[in-house]
Amino acid sequence: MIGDVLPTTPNESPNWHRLRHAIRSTWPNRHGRSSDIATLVGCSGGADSVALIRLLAELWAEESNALAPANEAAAKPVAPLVVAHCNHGLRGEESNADEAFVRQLCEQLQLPLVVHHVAQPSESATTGPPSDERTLRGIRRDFFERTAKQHGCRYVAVAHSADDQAETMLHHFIRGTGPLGLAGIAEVSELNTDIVLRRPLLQVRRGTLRAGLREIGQTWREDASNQHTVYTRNWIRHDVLPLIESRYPNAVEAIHRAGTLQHELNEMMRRLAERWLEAFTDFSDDRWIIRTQRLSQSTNPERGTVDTDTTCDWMFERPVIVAASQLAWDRLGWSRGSMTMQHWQRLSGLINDRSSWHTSSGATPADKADDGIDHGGHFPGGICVSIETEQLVLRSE
Ligand SMILES: Nc1ncnc2c1ncn2[C@@H]1O[C@H](COP(=O)(O)OP(=O)(O)OP(=O)(O)O)[C@@H](O)[C@H]1O
Repeated sequence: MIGDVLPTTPNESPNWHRLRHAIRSTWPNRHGRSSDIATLVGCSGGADSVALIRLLAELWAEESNALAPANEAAAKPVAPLVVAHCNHGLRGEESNADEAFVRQLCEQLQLPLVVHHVAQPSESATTGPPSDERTLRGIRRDFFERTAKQHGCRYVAVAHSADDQAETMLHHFIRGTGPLGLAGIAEVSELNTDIVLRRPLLQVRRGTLRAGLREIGQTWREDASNQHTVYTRNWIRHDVLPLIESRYPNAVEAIHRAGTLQHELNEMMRRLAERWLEAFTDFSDDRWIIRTQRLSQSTNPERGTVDTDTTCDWMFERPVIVAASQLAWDRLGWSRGSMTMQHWQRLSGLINDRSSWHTSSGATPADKADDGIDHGGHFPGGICVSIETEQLVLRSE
């Protein structure tokens, strides 16, 4: 049973009511019910995730109340709504106070809470606890995945907002990124094959979340380190975006729209890349084999172009080959971390190099990058390319 939440009217709390509407329209609704899929919600104690657990708790409470009186025997009870808090222990007492805050909120809402204390290094350790954002996110992700599995949760919900989306996309943009990075954060993605990660507040502005919380008298925790503009992400949040918005007031929405369109293009590219893999390649143990004979059969030797009777010329376009290579890397569990766009493009050039398709077995492809150096078919992460009879073979060294 979920704790009572104070009812308010739209006049008293217009922002909160807008948020309730937003969550109802984005959260999946099957046969008129949203609360029948067990869900884990990540809550740091910050405004966005406090708003998310309050909103989901209200949704669950409403549906639970609506079901109870009519036909108790037939009514299917609401599924568990579980809160997860990760105490990274990076800010000493502040971190413990965040945990205590989330604990108290969960008690008030009568929601079960699972807390993970990240192991701190021993006194003799020479390095401190991991503190870079990427590592912390990885720790939370593993914790969410584990806990969702333990509690039979099919969904994990986190509270990224439209502002997070715009900040992330701008960050990717200025740091350098490919099509995936330009799409920003996905509203729905897979945490693993059984668990779906949802971000139901991705269309909502951070200001609206805070205004809504103030209207219902709900407090939250402020992380003081979010104010330090020495970190690029905070600098974008506090200096860059406000400056952009002073001239383009709808910039956040516009960036969001661009991300959605890019996401659609990426989906299309993924489907083409899968077809490419299926048509021309095989996987064997830890090797990726590109059947150059099949590639060559798909071209018309007289014209030196793709034979559109048997295939389509999109199959030889660089973005398709790059996307297919990235999928192949994922399938083989090879790290994409050090592969830059230049590396992917160089690989695509090697695959598309018709002169190598008929070279005798055992050769190493001539592989000149923009730097003019022959890299001998070597790629970061110890991946190398060799030519064998009518095939290019990539393997981990
Ligand atoms: N320590 C944590 N424990 C549990 N969930 C977390 C934690 N940190 C972040 N999350 C989840 O991941 C989402 C995005 O992380 P981010 O670092 O942007 O959050 P945040 O800055 O702490 O903001 P907020 O809690 O206000 O959403 C959060 O909204 C929350 O749902």
